[in-house]
Amino acid sequence: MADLILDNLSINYGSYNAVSEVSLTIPKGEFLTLLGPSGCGKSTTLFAISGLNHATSGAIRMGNRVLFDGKTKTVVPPEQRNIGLVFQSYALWPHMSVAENLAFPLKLRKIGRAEQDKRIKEALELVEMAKFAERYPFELSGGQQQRVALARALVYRPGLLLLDEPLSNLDAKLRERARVWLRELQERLGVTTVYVTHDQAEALAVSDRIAVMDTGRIRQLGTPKEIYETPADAFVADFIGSSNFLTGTVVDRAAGIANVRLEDGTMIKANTGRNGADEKVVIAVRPERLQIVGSAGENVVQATVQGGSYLGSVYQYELTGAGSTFRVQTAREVADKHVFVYVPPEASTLFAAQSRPQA
Ligand SMILES: Nc1ncnc2c1ncn2[C@@H]1O[C@H](COP(=O)(O)OP(=O)(O)OP(=O)(O)O)[C@@H](O)[C@H]1O
Repeated sequence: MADLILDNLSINYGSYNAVSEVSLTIPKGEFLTLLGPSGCGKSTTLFAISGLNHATSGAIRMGNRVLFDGKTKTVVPPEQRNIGLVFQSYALWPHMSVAENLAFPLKLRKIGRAEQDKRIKEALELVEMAKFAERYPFELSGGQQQRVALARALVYRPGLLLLDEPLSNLDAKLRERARVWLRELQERLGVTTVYVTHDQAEALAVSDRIAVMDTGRIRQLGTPKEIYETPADAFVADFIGSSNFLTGTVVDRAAGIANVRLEDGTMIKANTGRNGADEKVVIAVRPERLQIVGSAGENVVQATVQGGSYLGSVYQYELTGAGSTFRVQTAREVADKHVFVYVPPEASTLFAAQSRPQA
């Protein structure tokens, strides 16, 4: 059953379209991530779901309830939406203890004292913070404050959880641990969750599905694997993980394989793509899929090593060749200046040259 539906949602600030015609159907219990670069409209979408800002047109439905409908001018106020929201800054009230922070939303909902105590205890146990009930926020670490903020969002048992970059104030190690913990908790509770981040590694690690956004629109919606392995366009290919783009022109194509002439005349076979003959294209290929080989051959580009670095688990080299600049990741150190690089057709995807992201 669909738990949350965004139907053709648009949100304008004056004449500026921050979000344009976004449609999403999120089933019960799903962990869906809105992922995209800064300013693409992720938070604006999330805030419209929570009711903290107003959509301009379209509709938002949760289960059978209409939360917003531009046509009928229905707008349910935030406090009646039964949604838990956690921001990047934990926004705990500094003058209240942990328990008082959690009691606040319960008092607002006129829940009796005994029930309040029971729910506060439960919520703090969920986030493993029961010992800290009497502490004040300044007496907690960033990670602990983030857990309390989450407990405060869960304490009134919301039907939907909205998380806006909740881990971004944590250091890298803690952040990795926190996202595993957060996902486990979400699965245990089965609460439908919309998560906002600009961190693609985080999105790949925690999500059931990812909606990749750019300039207010969804570019692609899919599982982490689909988005990583079959990006819908060059923007997604570049934003998720990293991609090289070799520029060329389609010579011919048949049965899903295109022959592409690169700028130095090298012919490369590449996978799929709707582009026809004479069209300018880019071949997107991930740095870890390119292979340094011993000699020239089919689908091999000649390149010159411009620089390299050791990344801990692999070496990464910047190369120029066939009219493009690209990166190769390899387990072995490369000593030669002039190298041959195999471009596996199955790991190469063709996109229209104009869809290539701007540097
Ligand atoms: N109150 C506002 N008035 C005018 N423009 C706004 C307002 N809030 C956001 N915007 C603009 O709307 C666009 C989308 O903003 P939004 O905060 O949704 O982006 P985001 O994808 O969440 O980015 P970030 O990751 O940086 O938070 C941006 O260009 C932003 O400048």
